[in-house]
Amino acid sequence: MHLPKHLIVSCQALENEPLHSSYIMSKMALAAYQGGAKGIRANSKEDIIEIKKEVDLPVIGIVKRDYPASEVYITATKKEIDELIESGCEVIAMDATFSERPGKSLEELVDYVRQKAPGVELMADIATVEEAVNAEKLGFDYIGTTLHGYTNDTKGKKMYEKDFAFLKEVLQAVEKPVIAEGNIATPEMLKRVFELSVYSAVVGGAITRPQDITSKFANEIKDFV
Ligand SMILES: CC(=O)N[C@H](C=O)[C@@H](O)[C@H](O)[C@H](O)COP(=O)(O)O
Repeated sequence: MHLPKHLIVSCQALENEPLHSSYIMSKMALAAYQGGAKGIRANSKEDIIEIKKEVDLPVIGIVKRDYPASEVYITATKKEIDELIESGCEVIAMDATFSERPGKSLEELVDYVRQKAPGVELMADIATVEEAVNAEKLGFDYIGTTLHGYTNDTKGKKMYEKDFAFLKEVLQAVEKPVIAEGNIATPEMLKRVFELSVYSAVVGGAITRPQDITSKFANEIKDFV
């Protein structure tokens, strides 16, 4: 298995974000490494290549790209998979929800990776328990809760609600390693998901999106100023 049982830090800044830059993401990955992260999640071939020059950690790669008329934007088609194979990432994550896809089916995409890059592992970004079970059947290596709260079916939900009730359901429903991802905002929340026996966890914005971190501080004092 490429990913250790540990903290994985997501280092992502899209075009509309202040830190959008492969160089900055590579330094963000270095900071995560120095802080104790044992894996990185990153978006785009360019960012992954830069990150791999800076840190020797396994990378979960994604390519976020919008397709009109499809809700799917995380590694949606073969084109994004090809870019990720070229990037040298150890794990490819893709949307594994039941949302309508812009190109090949999920099953076909899994087969495509298995044929073209047998050494690369696959992570399923799911939003519901049914999608987790389906992803396990399709042969994904890891099941991630990444998209819970971000699909039409689950909009507004948070993985941590009711002491991580959704995460607990996923853990009961599948045998493959579960990666908790999405809205882990504090070290205490990270500890809690490990108490619940996740295999690993991805923390993103709470570590690598300074604009979001700043707004949390600013919100706390809005009644005083
Ligand atoms: C829904 C979606 O597009 N999630 C993306 C997936 O790669 C990233 O924008 C998140 O930062 C990542 O999942 C980590 O989550 P958080 O930043 O909440 O710790």
